This record gives sequence, C-alpha cells and structure tokens, in this order.
Amino acid sequence: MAEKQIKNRVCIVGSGNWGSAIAKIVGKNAARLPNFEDRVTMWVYEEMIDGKKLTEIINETHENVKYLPGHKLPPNVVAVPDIVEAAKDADLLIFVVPHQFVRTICSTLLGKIKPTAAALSLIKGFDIAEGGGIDLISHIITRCLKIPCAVLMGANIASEVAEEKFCETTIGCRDVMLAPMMRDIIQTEYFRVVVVDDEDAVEICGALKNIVAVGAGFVDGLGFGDNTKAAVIRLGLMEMIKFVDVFYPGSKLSTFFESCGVADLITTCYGGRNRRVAEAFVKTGRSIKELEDEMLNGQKLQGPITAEEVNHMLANKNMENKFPLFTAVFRICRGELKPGDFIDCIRSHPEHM
Ligand SMILES: NC(=O)C1=CN([C@@H]2O[C@H](COP(=O)(O)OP(=O)(O)OC[C@H]3O[C@@H](n4cnc5c(N)ncnc54)[C@H](O)[C@@H]3O)[C@@H](O)[C@H]2O)C=CC1
Ligand SMILES: O=C(CO)COP(=O)(O)O
Repeated sequence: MAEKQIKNRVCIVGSGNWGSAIAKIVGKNAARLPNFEDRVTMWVYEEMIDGKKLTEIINETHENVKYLPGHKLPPNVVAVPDIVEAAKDADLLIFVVPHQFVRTICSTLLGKIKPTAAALSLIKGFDIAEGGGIDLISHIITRCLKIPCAVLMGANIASEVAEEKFCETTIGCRDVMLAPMMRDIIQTEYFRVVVVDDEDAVEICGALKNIVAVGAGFVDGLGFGDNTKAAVIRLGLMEMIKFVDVFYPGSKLSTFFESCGVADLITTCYGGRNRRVAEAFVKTGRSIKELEDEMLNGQKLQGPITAEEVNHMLANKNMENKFPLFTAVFRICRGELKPGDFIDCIRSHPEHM
C-alpha cells in the first residue's frame, strides 16, 4: 500500500494589503502541491463593510474588497474571524499583520496552536524590549509561542505582486529542514525566492528600510530631485549596515544585496506608502496620523513607529548622533524638527567626515 502523504496545513494570520496578496500565492500553491492541505485559513480582523461582515464578503466573492480590491483570491482560501479557530490546526503560520498588533495576537494564540507548528513572519517592524532595546518580531513570535520563526522580506509592493509582475523576495531561515517547505509555499513563476540563513539581518533590513522611505518622502515633499533621493537611499543603507553591525554582529554584508536589502530600499523609497504619506506630510503640514487615516483606507504605516522604536534604543545607548538619518526622521515625525531641517541633519553625516 502506498504511504499516505503528510499534508501541511497553512494559516495566514492577517488579511491586509500584503496579507491578501500573499494569500493569493499561498492559496494557489497549497492547491497545487501534494504536501499541503488545499484549504488555507486566513484570519481576518473582522469589520463591517456597508453593513456586511468582511469575512462573509471574502468567502462569497473571494475578494478582499477593502484591502486588495480588484484581485480574486483562490476559493480554497477561507476567511475566518476567530484567530484561534483559524490557527489551531496549522502546521505553518504565516504572520502578516501591521507590527503594532503582534504581541496581542501572540498572547491570544498562546497554548492554542500545534506545538509542532512553524512560523514565517512577513511583518516589517520592531517592538520595544524591556531594558531599553528593541525586539525583533520573529523573536517575539518564537518566545511567546515557542515555535521556530523564519522571515520573508523583499522588494514586494503588494499591489504589484497581486498583479503578478515579476519580483524577487528573500526568506531568512536558519533551519535547513524547514526552508524547503517555506520556499515551496511561497515561490511562483513571477515571485522568486532566495533563501539565506542570515535571519536577523533579513528582518532588520525589512524594518529599517521603512524609516529611510519616510526620509525619501520628505525630500520628495521638499521638492528635491533624484540625486538627493539617491543620497538618502545610500546614507540610509549605510545606517542599516551599521545598525546590524553594532547591534546584531555576525550578520553578513551579502544579505544587504539580496531583495530584502537594497532592492526593498529602492522600491519602497519610490513606490511605497511610507514615502507617499511622508511627502504629503511635508506638503500639507498635517499630522502623519491624520494623513494615514485619510490616505490609506485602513492600511497602516510602519515607518514612523519603527523610527520611534529605533530611537528609543539609540537614545538609551547615547547613539543618536551615529545614526543621524534615522534620528532626523524620528524628530521630524514628532514635530521636534521641521521637514526642511532634514537635509541639514544629513549634510554632516559621519559618512562625509
Ligand atoms: N503592503 C505592502 O505592500 C507590504 C507590506 N509588508 C508588511 O506586511 C505587514 C502587514 O502589512 P499589510 O498586510 O499591508 O497590512 P495593512 O497595512 O493593509 O493593514 C491593515 C490590516 O490591519 C488589520 N488591523 C487593523 N486593526 C487591527 C487590530 N487592532 N488588530 C489586528 N489587526 C488589525 C486590518 O484588519 C487589516 O487587515 C506590515 O509589517 C508591512 O510592513 C511587507 C511587504 C509589502
Ligand atoms: O514593504 C513594502 C514593499 O516591499 C511596502 O512598503 P510601504 O509600507 O511603504 O508601502
């Protein structure tokens, strides 16, 4: 008798703009691959749209009309409003929520998931740790849920991925047994995966580039040109490399040349939400929060909060002057500096000394 194939169950924890775009890929791959269960659950933070529950709309129309309108999800992706119900049988949990919600989600899932499950985090951001430092989101997931957590970061603007325009991504996974499963469920003809073992650096790149993208938005709003934006991208990259070198020593320089590094920096500094809202912030003088609510229809910015989390650590360690671009973005978002001061802050960057 033929041996029964073990089928991995997948749950996508999140259903925003990126969560829905990745659900399209994961749903198709799960239906196609013999070692995955067809049915993929997708946890949806329930909300009402024109008097109807978003989960019901998604399950009836196979479209997340709020966060990824115009794209059909495969019918085997099932929207579930109860997070424990969605996650309890999963062998692979794909975390893709705005980073500010991760701790609450983990405490809800504590003790309610399979102890043998593994996680893949697509979340770009940090959290504040006790003792004045920062925590990586994948570390929070591993610590809270006691499961391994790899990461996926890359130059992946969700709408373009949903349109199936070619791009690359990076999976950071130290566990050679888990890496093939992670790659299989993600890779398609148009979404190409490179797996590296430098997990922490991959994740840090994904988080820090959002701060740089806010800076890129500032220079767009101020009316500077492409040369200035290129300088912001380059100085941002140098601060990202330094940050990893100082706080996460042992990471590899080559990781910055993967999709999660320089490529994500470029795409986000030209096409991302952080850039767009930061440009409007400069042009209108309104608050980031107001503009986020008005311009993004429920989607969430990660850059300004990440700048705050990073500054919390830099200030505690007396290192703000070593990271003038990160520091200036934080202070401008807080209203402590004017947007016009941005260039002055990076003019005397340590890179120029
Ligand atoms: N959108 C993009 O192009 C990309 C996003 N990412 C990253 O993926 C992560 C998730 O981003 P998106 O899917 O775009 O989310 P999003 O920016 O579309 O956020 C909206 C989501 O947050 C949920 N939400 C709102 N309040 C909540 C609460 N209190 N608790 C839990 N969930 C709540 C909403 O229901 C919705 O699903 C972020 O870290 C982002 O940086 C990464 C690559 C591309
Ligand atoms: O991470 C992203 C692209 O890789 C999306 O960036 P934004 O959140 O700025 O849109």
